[in-house]
Amino acid sequence: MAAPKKKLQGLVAATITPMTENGEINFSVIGRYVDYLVEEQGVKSIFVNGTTGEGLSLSISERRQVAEEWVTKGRNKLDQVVIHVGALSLKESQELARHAAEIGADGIAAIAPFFLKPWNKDVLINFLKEVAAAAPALPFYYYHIPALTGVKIRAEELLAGIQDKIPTFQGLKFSDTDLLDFGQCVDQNRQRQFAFLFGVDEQLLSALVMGATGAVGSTYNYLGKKTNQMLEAFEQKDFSTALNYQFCIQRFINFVVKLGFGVSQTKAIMTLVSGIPMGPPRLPLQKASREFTDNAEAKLKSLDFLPFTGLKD
Ligand SMILES: CC(=O)N[C@@H]([C@@H](O)[C@H](O)[C@H](O)CO)[C@@H](O)CC(=O)C(=O)O
Repeated sequence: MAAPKKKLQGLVAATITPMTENGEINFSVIGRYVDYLVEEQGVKSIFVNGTTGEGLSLSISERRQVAEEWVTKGRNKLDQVVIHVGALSLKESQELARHAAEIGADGIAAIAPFFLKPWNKDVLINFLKEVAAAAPALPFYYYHIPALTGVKIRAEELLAGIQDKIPTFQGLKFSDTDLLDFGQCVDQNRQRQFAFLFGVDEQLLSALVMGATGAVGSTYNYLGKKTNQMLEAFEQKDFSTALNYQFCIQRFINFVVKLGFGVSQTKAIMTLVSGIPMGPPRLPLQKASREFTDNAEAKLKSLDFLPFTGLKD
């Protein structure tokens, strides 16, 4: 079994893939991005080429280059770099998994294939097993995101006896609001050896109560510091302070969700807050509107989430 260097815990930023206005990947800002996460947001682990990173919209060659750049720039600065290697083609997933191992990533994750879909948990496990086996020395995480993959197999079902089939299985990235399913995953893991990383940032506090060991999300790119304060309050059993932080974070997410929120808007917000240009998303996504960015900026300021004014200029 692959021994994790260290259990993946705390906040993990689902990284954005920065792009130029021409739609090419902007590798030149990744070093700055790493420093920003560590120094300004207190976030030291990352999840690369996932949903926020538009991993499925990149070519295999681009995914390899992006992974390599994050590993290189994160060396001696980041705790863990997990690479999402999920793809529709098993061969491509395996190639990405092997590559992640070669470049020294700390773990790999995969979503369920979502065009020709696995129809039950055994079929899904067979697929994931082959992906994981391509990087036998790396911890493997299943990325459960049923709303986007359309694969509704409950995570709790999948987990039963999974390490017998996938010896490198190390945990779950759970991007769904079904806390019954999530709770039952934690409950059946009596030896507490797995990482349970929650992926719905606006509901993280509920998942912590349910036993989440960490969280992977898009908002930790720019609300990492605030969310870390919530984690600290939770850790100290100061639940009312933790709840205040969660409500504050929810006020922002609720506001942007009503305006229309996704990867494009995440890129715009991160550009605004960090001052690092994230560029437009790749088609079929469309760049966030100016109106969205102005409204988001006003909200961030009103919530005191934007300490430095004038960054945008
Ligand atoms: C559907 C989606 O993009 N969910 C985000 C959340 O962080 C989400 O942006 C946040 O909870 C706001 O709704 C993450 O779960 C995705 C993620 O971790 C990834 O980029 O791989």
